[in-house]
Amino acid sequence: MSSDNAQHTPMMQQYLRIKAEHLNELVFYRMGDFYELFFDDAKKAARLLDITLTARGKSAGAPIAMAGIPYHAAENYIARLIRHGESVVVCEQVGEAGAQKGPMERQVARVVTPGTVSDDAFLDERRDTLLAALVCLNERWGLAYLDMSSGRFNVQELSDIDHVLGELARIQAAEVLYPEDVSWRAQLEGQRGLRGRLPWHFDRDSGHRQLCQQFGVHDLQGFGCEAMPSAIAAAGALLVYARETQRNALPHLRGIQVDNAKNTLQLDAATRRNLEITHTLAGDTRSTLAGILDQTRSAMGSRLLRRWLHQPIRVREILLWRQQAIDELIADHAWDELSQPLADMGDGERVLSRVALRSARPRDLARLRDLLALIPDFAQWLSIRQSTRLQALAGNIAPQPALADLLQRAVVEAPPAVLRDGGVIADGFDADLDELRGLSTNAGDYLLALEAKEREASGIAALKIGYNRVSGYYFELSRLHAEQAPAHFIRRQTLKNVERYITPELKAFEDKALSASARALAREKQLFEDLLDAIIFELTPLQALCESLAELDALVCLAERADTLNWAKPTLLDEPGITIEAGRHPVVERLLSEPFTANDLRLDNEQRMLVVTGPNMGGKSTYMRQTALIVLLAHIGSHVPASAASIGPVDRIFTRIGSSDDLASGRSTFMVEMTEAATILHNATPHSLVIMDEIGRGTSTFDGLSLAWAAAEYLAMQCRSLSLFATHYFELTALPDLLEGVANVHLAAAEHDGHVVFLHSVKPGPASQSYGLQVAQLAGVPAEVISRARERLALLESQSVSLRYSEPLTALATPTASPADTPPTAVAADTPQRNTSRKLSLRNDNPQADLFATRQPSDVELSLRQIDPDSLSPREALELIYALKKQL
Ligand SMILES: Nc1ncnc2c1ncn2[C@@H]1O[C@H](COP(=O)(O)OP(=O)(O)OP(=O)(O)O)[C@@H](O)[C@H]1O
Repeated sequence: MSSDNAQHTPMMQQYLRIKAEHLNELVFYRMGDFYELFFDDAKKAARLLDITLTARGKSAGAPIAMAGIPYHAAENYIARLIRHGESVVVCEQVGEAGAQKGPMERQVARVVTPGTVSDDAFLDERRDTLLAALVCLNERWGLAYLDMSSGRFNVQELSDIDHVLGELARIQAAEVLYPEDVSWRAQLEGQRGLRGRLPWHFDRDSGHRQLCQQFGVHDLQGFGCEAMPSAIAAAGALLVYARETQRNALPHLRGIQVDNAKNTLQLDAATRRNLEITHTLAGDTRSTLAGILDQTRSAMGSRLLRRWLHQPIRVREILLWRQQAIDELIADHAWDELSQPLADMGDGERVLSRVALRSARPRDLARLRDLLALIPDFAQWLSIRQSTRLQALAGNIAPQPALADLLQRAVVEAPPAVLRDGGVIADGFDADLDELRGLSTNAGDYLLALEAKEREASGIAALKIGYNRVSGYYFELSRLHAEQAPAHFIRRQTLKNVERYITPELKAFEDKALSASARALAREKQLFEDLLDAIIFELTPLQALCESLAELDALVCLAERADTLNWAKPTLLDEPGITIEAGRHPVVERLLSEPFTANDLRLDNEQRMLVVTGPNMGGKSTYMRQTALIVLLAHIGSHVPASAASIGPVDRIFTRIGSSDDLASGRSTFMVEMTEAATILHNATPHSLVIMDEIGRGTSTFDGLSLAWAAAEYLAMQCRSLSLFATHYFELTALPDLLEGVANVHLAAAEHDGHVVFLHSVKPGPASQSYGLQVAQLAGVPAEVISRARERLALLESQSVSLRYSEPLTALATPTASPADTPPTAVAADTPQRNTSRKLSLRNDNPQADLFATRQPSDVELSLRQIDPDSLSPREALELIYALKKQL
């Protein structure tokens, strides 16, 4: 398109002026009954919406690409574009046609963006839709995020990009604003809804001003973020954008909350994915923790529960309050009584935000009315509760008699979807409205009387009154009777068989009736606005009411789940450690048709790391993930799938599970695996729960084995984290003999008629066999391939045994143990025949393998160990060096 405006038609010039202000949005430009999109917008919309792209006319010598959308179907198309992450600017005609020279005046009526929508049609009912802003000032990251449909506004400062990415993965914002000139943009690759903004939008001082103005305060001290420049800069940029898109006051944004990482159990992005909290790795939502747990009855309860799951907390007091509330709700199935009222209460939170943004529809008011009508029953029920948290909720779930009564009287039982045609305000609410309505509805009686009067006077029985939109009211006579028309009848229209007339009396009535209905509509709109004002006046207590109802719903849901699924209340300990009796995987358990085998687990300072071995498909991943999920559930205050559990403080859960290529960022499987491992090794603390599944698998055997070994050693001895380390490298089962605090467990399996049978039970000690070929057979690998593999295996085993070794693996890896006194615990109890030769053959193929066999200290090392350097004279030291050198 040409940039020289003068070459374009006046209408195109107007369009281009508006478009220049909205380069990143799709401009819907109203022309009669259509919204038109032009140029690149048209091409993009045609592609995304599968609508026809046309080229009509020319502007500045070039054809104009164009795509049109009928105005009455626009909402549907806008919703689809928003789901694609696009933003839409709706531009309406505001002038009268022909009122001025040149094109009709047009103005931007609204801006719809994925992160700021509040209309139900664009929102996912059970998910928060968030707008985020990110900035980095002086090496501190500031992250702000806002839920426009509830007014929740949060900020935090973070020290590194890994944390930032973890938080972005948690909040899953629909749009993320960032200063467009930054070099770190590339690190956000893969994040949806990225939107570059002018750098000065992220100025700390103007951000501070904007925030203070919004909340009506002098400084941000009261919110605890006065001394957080990066957070303020991000929040300020976010607020400017929110105002720009809403084109309205945002009265429901009343404050900002600081997220404190110390209070929450940290989950990095990979862990959130791996634990399949709300989405499986394949993208499904049903077979997830949330899928099993979420039996909330309201959408706002569901959204809160998901927030809890993604942000588990470490504050003991809050967890204990929730536990106590759940206990009370479980007693006598109290949760059951609340199920129905909770289901009936609707999504008050979102209704309130639309009221605040003045975009509420008639049915929103009816929903709020119905919600308020339920409150007295909730309040009564809560008034006799004992637990601290339920009592606190009772404080907010208080009836609002005045507002409830107002809405009850004002709004008809089932209002229409839109206010446009009226019929929203109930009869009897407003005397003026009743009178105006009376004039138009009483029209029927009046007209019947007038018709009867004229019939009688003229003596024409067939005389009748009719109405149409073009001519208004008229008397109608057939052609036959036209000649007898009374003198005061004025002819208005002649049709084929009839003549139509008006009379001064009919005309006067028409003027009054028609203007009455227009005035009634205007009055109704005014009353609707007044109702919005009345609700906005009570916004703060109403928001608190809805928040508390959502929490009640979430707690009732956790109580129901605990009761129905037979979960146990975890004991929260002060000492680090995790003990689980008969733990189950909440999701796998529900999906299986056969019974799930429950397993125990103990991790504490004496037994910090479990090396988990066992055949493929044996249940290693399930066992490890269930441990993480149980810890996570305990940190939202929930009961857990186990017969008992005691859980000490946990600061982070780390997982390194499975292997997936991160094609979006161009990193290979191995690279992803190592990046995740690096994050863990750098950050894990003695309070962290670490789950490592088959680390090192993505590279050559020796490299992989070495890395796995070193990582396990580092985790156990340096990080001293509570760790589960699953591996197919049997060499690692020697670790417990070398390092304190490490133990072996394995998933039991047995062989039956040449087939492997998985027992799924966790036993002490290492696994005995990998059953790799049997599992491959189960998976349907052709018999020919399996039998050839058997031959190769036999060959490898015989070669390695006869040519190289005759002693068992444990002897090699355990410096103090001779082949004869290999500890019996190292051999699986259920399968005493330890098949180690295949692994042994690896050892001598390559010098790297000696890595694991040279743990025995040399004579030189032993001598050095006995020396006290401080007690040696320089001469003695020199002699010692000569002596040591001789020993080499
Ligand atoms: N405790 C259990 N009780 C019953 N079935 C189980 C149990 N644990 C796992 N399973 C079943 O075994 C299947 C495989 O489990 P899992 O993926 O945990 O094995 P794995 O040892 O990690 O396998 P691989 O080494 O191949 O990754 C699960 O999908 C489930 O069907």
